[in-house]
Amino acid sequence: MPSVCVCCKERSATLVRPKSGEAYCKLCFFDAFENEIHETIINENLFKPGETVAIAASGGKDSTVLAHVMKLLNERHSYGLKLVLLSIDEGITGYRDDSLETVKRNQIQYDLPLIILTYKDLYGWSMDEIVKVVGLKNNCTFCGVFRRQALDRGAMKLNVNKIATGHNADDIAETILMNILRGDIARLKRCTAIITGGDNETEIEFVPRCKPLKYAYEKEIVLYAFYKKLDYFSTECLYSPNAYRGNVRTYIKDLERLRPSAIIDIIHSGEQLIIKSNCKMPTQRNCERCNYYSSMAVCKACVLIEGLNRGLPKLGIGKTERLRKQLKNKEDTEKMSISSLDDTSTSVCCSENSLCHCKERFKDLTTNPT
Ligand SMILES: Nc1ncnc2c1ncn2[C@@H]1O[C@H](COP(=O)(O)OP(=O)(O)OP(=O)(O)O)[C@@H](O)[C@H]1O
Repeated sequence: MPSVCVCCKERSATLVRPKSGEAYCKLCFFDAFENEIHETIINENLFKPGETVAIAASGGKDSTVLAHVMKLLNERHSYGLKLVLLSIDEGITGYRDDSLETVKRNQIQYDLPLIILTYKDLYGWSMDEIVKVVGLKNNCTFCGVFRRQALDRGAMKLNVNKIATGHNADDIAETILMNILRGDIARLKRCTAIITGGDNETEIEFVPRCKPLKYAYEKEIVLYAFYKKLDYFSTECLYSPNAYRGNVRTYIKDLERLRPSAIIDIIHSGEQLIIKSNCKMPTQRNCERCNYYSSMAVCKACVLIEGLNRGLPKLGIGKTERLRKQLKNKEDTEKMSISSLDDTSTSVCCSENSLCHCKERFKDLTTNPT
């Protein structure tokens, strides 16, 4: 490494930027990293003055860096934003309970309000309980679907205009490749967007979400957190070792070793993809049970909860046709009559089970606060 920073040409270089391979001193790296996020925010028009923004805070490195940088840039550039922290407690003992302790410290360090919602309160099930019945395979489906809705729910409770998440360039490159590998055209179309959600018939979240770290490399986020001595939690989720994403992540890391620009190249390619106009896309409507956005009569979260409450934990994982058959068999054995999942007429809600909160969950979602 050259002994002098390529940027200020005065101070000693302390690190090599993974993005450019150039030697920087700490201070110039901080400036460059923060300025790039500021440019993303301005160029992509992520926020408007006066907006309240919920930073989705998990206590991990990405959202901790996001909270730190958002607070700093909001003051430095007078964005005029009101920032709050929003955390979801999935109920994973030995993981989320510890990471939420970090968020609670961050709340004090950054002097920001914090709200924590739990899966147990929202859905009647914690991830610890879900994994007991579902096992380690497939449990990420529950967690991902529930978190998407939980963040929306929290954002509405806080009456915020936008949610900012800590998704970084590596996360987005992984998602693009995963959607290609799964042939999921609908998700492929929207996964490169820096702002998603809001009042649009193709969107699947009520409150708009944005990703200010979209172009920040994970390695640079780690360097920034390390040299800034930020307080973050760095353990991997105990329940995700079997997740498909892990394989894609390893593949991209291998690619990156051969070609350092692989991550940004995948993002740029994803951004340029144009989906054929005759390609069939799901249209969004409101779940007839909880009122959340859904491409079917009943949203995925309600189907998953119904499966859990009915002792059919695999319901909602896999193809719709298989689910209908599973449910039908279960109905026959229970001699109960319930409507099929796609039936928009009457349906028996899983709220008959005392644990289910589905009727309650989104009854307040009829008006969008944004
Ligand atoms: N339990 C949670 N509560 C609030 N926000 C969350 C939670 N889990 C994830 N998020 C949000 O979604 C983003 C991406 O989540 P992901 O699970 O990919 O974690 P990650 O890449 O390890 O990020 P982090 O380092 O912030 O944990 C996070 O940066 C955060 O903004």
